[in-house]
Amino acid sequence: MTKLSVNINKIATLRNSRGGDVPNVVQFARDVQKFGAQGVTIHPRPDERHIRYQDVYDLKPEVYTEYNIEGNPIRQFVDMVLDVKPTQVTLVPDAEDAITSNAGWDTIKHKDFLVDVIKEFKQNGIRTSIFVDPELKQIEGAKATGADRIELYTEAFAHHYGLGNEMAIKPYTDCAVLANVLGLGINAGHDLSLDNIKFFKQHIPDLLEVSIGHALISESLYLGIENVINMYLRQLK
Ligand SMILES: CC(=O)[C@@H](O)[C@H](O)COP(=O)(O)O
Ligand SMILES: NCC(=O)COP(=O)(O)O
Repeated sequence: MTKLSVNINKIATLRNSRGGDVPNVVQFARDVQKFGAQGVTIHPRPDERHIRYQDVYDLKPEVYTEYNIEGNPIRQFVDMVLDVKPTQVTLVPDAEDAITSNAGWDTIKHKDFLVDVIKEFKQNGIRTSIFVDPELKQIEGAKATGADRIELYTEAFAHHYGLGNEMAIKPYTDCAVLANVLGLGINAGHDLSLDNIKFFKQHIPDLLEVSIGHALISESLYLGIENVINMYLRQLK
């Protein structure tokens, strides 16, 4: 079975745009779990433009499914994750000014750093995952860091599959086969959506978890707008 972890960054973006507490991030996390999501993902960034460090603590007692915290393991992030102790930490090498995550780790070049930081998390009972591009050498490199899982960076698949190129799945399938041989668990995320998730799942053996945010929240708006308009119209009669 593949678990669905809902990334709630976008809910925090919306909240922050008005300065109040609507929508409420913690309530949203409670609701997605009530509706069946098997995990909650957040990706606090150093500028706190969406998820704030305080949200990470506020969510902890409310997430009874898998709590996945993603981010670049700068010291402030590492200390917070060690303090909160989520189910899983996903290490993402994003630059401070990146609009969103745009590359996986070079697991060979950064091996020593990753080995140290992963050891620290694992000693504290936190499952570790490394965000990687779908390249065989990066999967082998990920194994050498001691990580429990990889998260396949699916932006390229989503883009090319959206243009009609089904072969865009091939490097992901090849990496998944290798990861399974090496004993690495497989997660995936970035730009997955209702349009591509079924095809992706069918071609990735033993896909453990997908984290989905941007498309899922957008789809919720599209699919929910008719209901809400009608609720307003009823009240305005
Ligand atoms: C790691 C990843 O793939 C990203 O999707 C990320 O978690 C989303 O972050 P933003 O919401 O800041 O774009
Ligand atoms: N790890 C990927 C994630 O959490 C969500 O990415 P996206 O669906 O917002 O692109």
